[in-house]
Amino acid sequence: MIPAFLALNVLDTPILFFNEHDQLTWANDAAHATFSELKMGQVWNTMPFPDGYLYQLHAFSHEFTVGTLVECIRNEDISIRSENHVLQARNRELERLLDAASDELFVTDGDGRILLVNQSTESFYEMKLEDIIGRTVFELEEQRVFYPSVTAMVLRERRRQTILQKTRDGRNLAVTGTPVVNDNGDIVRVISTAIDLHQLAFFQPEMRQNGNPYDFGEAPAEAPFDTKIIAESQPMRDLQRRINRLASFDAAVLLMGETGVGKNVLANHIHKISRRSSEPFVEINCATIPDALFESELFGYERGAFTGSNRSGKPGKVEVAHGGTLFLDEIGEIPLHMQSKLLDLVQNHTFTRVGSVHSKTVDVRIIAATNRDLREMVEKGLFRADLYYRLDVIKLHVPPLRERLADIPALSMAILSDLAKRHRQPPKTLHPSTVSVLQSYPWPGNIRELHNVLEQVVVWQDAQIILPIHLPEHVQHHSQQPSMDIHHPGGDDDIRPLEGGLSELLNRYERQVLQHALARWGTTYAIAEQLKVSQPTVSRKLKKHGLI
Ligand SMILES: Nc1ncnc2c1ncn2[C@@H]1O[C@H](COP(=O)(O)OP(=O)(O)OP(=O)(O)O)[C@@H](O)[C@H]1O
Repeated sequence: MIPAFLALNVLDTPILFFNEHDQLTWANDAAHATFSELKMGQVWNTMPFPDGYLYQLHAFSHEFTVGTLVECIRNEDISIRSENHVLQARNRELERLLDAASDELFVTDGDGRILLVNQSTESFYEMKLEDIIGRTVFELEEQRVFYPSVTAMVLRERRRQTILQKTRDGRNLAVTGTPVVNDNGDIVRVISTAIDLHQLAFFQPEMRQNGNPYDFGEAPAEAPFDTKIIAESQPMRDLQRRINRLASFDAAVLLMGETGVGKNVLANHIHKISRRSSEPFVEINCATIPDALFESELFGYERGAFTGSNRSGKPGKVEVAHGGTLFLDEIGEIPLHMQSKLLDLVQNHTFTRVGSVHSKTVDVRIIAATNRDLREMVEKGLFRADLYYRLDVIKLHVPPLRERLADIPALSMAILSDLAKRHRQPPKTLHPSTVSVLQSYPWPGNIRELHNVLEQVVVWQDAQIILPIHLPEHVQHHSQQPSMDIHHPGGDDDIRPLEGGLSELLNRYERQVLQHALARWGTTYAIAEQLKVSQPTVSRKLKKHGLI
């Protein structure tokens, strides 16, 4: 018989071969074992095919051999086979979908060992898939295939993380890692996705339209991330949900929150997602307009309304905002005498230009913002109660940054990429330990302060990866991170080391130093840099002390 057929002997499934005259000419070992009385030459329709099988026929033609292969599948195997087929088809479909994605997808187990990656990963890290699967993220991080590892960070922090990551060939990736836990709460998988920021820059026009936070194009000075709100934390997600819901309504909105939390950015965002988005968004900062000019700034003036005024008159901000949104920032600072006029506008959508006797109607949506307690101002007689209740239809409290720690990595990442663009430098990356330091600082100035701190780092520090020591001192020192002030072994609080002599003392001291260094700087490369020894030395000593 032809040798190719012999391979069929390894199968458990009985296989019979009938030639072009329908005569049995070959059977595999499983067929001989299953059907005891097989007679070669027997014609197909005289064969006693037993019950309990499904006979599947395959036309066969190879060189001079033509005929039919009969596969005898036991009935009980059929359902398993069909389930397998379905599963295999699903797997293939899933693999095709994953490979079709241009973003990287990376799955590890709870020890950081890589289980699955999609095709894009090859080009992201310039490595063959087979060289990636089975390795740990710690090894790849150490070899600087990418740095830092988001998976390592997720395993350490036990929650979703977003960071800027650098690859060996200098790419900048925005990476998000998400933990998957089992019923006991153990992390069993970490799923990471990465986007190449350069590719995003390429798609910049579409991103602008669709509101992408990683926009690399020219951005307005004060609101770089104006179209998408970073909302990784629960309080911000809740706020975002409410904002999305109210966007389609025209009701007045009052944004309350500490200074620098992003009220301005949110007001802009509400406008952008509302039906008024193609109309003007006009902002008035009530704290910066002198009292005397308030009315004319807001409502405009008629021709010859006052000496030196424009002869043809001038429309105020309210008129300019017609059809769009009027944003009254720092509404708590509005002078009392203006509040009644504002009430007309909020209540009836009417206003009167300075020097005119005719009121005009305007179609604007009003968003107001303040960091003051308006209710208390009402009680003290500093703010009109009727205006307060008119503005207070939909009140949104914007949480301070210290209550939305989960936003800090993504915010920092977005701010760093924006700063890089402005200062024409490659974006810097935050080391995981720096993220922890940033998350333990109370941020009295909120996002504005975070922005300032990161800008100082970008301007003053050359390092590409921002370590805690690169942060301004007051931020570093406030942190709860372990410090490098090592307890002196053998001090008053430690009497045991004397038993082991000097070498034991030094050994313990070395372990303490390395333990703190690991907690603070996270990788052997960073520790080596800080402790001024080689990276292999750090690696060896960490192993010796059982720290890695
Ligand atoms: N979601 C965000 N993503 C990125 N940057 C943000 C975000 N929210 C605010 N910022 C930045 O933080 C800074 C302060 O934001 P914003 O001016 O909106 O705060 P605010 O609450 O209006 O402050 P104030 O009460 O002092 O006017 C700005 O530089 C802004 O670009």
